[in-house]
Amino acid sequence: MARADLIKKMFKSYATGQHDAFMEAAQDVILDERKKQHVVLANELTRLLNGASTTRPDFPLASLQPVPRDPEKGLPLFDIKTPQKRMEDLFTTKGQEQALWDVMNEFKQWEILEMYSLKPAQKLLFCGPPGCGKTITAEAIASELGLPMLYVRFDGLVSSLLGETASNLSRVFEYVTRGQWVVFFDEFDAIGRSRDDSTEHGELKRVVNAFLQMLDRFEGRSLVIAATNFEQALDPALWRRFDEVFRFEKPDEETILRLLTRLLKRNLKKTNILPSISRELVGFSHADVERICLDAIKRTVLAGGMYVEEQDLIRAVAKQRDRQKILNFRHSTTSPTVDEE
Ligand SMILES: Nc1ncnc2c1ncn2[C@@H]1O[C@H](COP(=O)(O)OP(=O)(O)OP(=O)(O)O)[C@@H](O)[C@H]1O
Repeated sequence: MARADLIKKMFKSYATGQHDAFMEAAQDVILDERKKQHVVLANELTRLLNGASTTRPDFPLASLQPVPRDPEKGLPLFDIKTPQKRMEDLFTTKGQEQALWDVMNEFKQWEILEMYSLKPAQKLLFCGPPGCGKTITAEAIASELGLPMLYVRFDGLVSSLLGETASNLSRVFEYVTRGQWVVFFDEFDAIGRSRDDSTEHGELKRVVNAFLQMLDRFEGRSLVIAATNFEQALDPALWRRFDEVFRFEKPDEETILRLLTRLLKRNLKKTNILPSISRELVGFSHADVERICLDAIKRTVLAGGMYVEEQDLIRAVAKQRDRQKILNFRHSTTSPTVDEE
């Protein structure tokens, strides 16, 4: 087939959401490049296509619309991401995993529920300490549902201009209703902070009210997830708006051991130090444990070694402890304020 025809076929299948036809046309383009001896380009296209096919994208037409920006700062109000993580990448409890699959199954069987005048859980609240998987769980849900992730940026959303934050929120919701997404509001407490908060000023009240109304009126076919590290600061009226609340806890000793084993599986010399290190790391987040492993692996690589030695791991744990002390000190001397967040 001539090149122009191939490109037209690709565009047509993309625009009409025909995933198989799109893949076939894309593979024909790659074959065409190979025939022309454009090996580097053909390999690069194959790599991109394989990356795309594992996440089963839905090709929502709304992604062709430009991302709205904050009129004052010019920053985009959100990022659109192709999710990479899967449920199998998560370390979570059996109960939590089942509850997450229940939500996804409801979502996938929307039409059946609708026949009985029921609706799937569509608004989720994720709470818990930082680094315990709120963001990657949202990402895993998006890839299991085959949906792109719309990651709402608070630096873009919160405006210093009166009334503009609420307008930005409405721009986000307007965009969301034009497609199907997993919409992730990170650091949600930045706008969901209690209206009774003594540090609060009038503008924040307006923003919370606007958000409540938008959540109530939300009609789209997307899954909305809001995440917060400060659930105690959330306005009580907001809690009721969510269909399900998930709490993300720091990993227990057994989970830490499984995390360490997975993260170091190819790099660790045979050792029986992991159970005692796991015991020592109770109280650390998943992200902390990951940082310790990466730190130990980096030291090993830079020292020209093949395997992480016990002392590399012990040193990385000590370094993380020091880091934690600095963070704890910072937290004890600063209390979060609206302006700061
Ligand atoms: N439950 C988990 N299972 C596997 N890896 C995890 C888990 N939680 C965190 N991690 C690792 O830590 C990193 C940070 O996690 P994540 O961004 O999901 O945390 P978070 O709870 O959203 O934190 P924050 O509140 O700071 O945004 C992830 O990229 C992942 O590598």
